Amino acid sequence: MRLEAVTRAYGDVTALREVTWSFPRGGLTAVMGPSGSGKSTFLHCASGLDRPTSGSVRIGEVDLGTLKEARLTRLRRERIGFVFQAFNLIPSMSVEQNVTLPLRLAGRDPDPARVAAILRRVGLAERAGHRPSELSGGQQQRAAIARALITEPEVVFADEPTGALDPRTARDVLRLLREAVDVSGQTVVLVTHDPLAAAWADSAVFLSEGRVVDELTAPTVEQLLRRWETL
Ligand SMILES: Nc1ncnc2c1ncn2[C@@H]1O[C@H](COP(=O)(O)OP(=O)(O)OP(=O)(O)O)[C@@H](O)[C@H]1O
Repeated sequence: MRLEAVTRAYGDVTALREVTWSFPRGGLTAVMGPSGSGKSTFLHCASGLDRPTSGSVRIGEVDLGTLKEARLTRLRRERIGFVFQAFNLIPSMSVEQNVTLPLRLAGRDPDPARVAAILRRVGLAERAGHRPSELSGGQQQRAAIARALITEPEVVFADEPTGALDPRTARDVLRLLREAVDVSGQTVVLVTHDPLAAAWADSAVFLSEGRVVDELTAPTVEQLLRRWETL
C-alpha cells in the first residue's frame, strides 16, 4: 500500500500535508502521534473511507482515486478489514452473525468450517451464539477481529483497537493482529497512542501536524516513549 503526496483539508484545516509513505506487504506498522496530528484522517484516506483532497493511494496495483464509489465499496469489503476502538458490533446479532456479516454483505455464503476455525482462533468458539452485550470488552474486540479477518483481507486497519481494554486483554488483541501478519501474511496498520501497543509493530511511523516526522524500526517501548516525549 502506498500513499503519494496525500493532502486532506477540511475547509481551512489541513489534517494531512503531502504524506508519502509505503507500507510493506506482510508488515505490522503502528501509526502514532498526538491528538489532532492526523492519524484518523490518515487511516480514513489510506483505507478508502475518505478521499484525499490531493495525492493518491494505491493498494497493490489499484489506485483508489480512480474507482467510482461502488467499486471502492467493493474493494473495501473484499480487500480491507477494519477494527475500531468501540468494537462496532451489531448488538442484536450473535457473535457468529457479526463475524459472518462481511461475507453476507458481499453476497457470499459463509463456509461453516471456516467460521468455526476463525472463532476458535480468536478464542470464541464457545460464544458463537452469544450477543455482544454478553461478552467482555476483550471478547467483543476479538469478535471484531474475527469479523475483520473473515474475508481474508490483504490489509487490516485497526484504529486504537486496545484503547478501551486493560493491558492483559489488550495483549490478546495485539497477539491476534501480530498473527495475522506472521501466520497469514496480511498487512496491518495499527493507529495507537499507546507505546505498549506500538511495540508489537515492525515499525512505528510518527505523525505531527499532518506530516510524517519519523519512523522507528523494530521499536522498543523505551524508544517509543522517548520519541513520543519529543514530538
Ligand atoms: N470532518 C472534519 N471536519 C473538520 N475538521 C476535521 C475533520 N476531521 C478531522 N478534522 C481536523 O483535522 C485534524 C486532524 O484530525 P484527526 O482526527 O485526523 O487527528 P487524530 O490524530 O486522529 O486525533 P485523535 O488522536 O484525537 O483521534 C484536527 O485538527 C481535526 O480537528
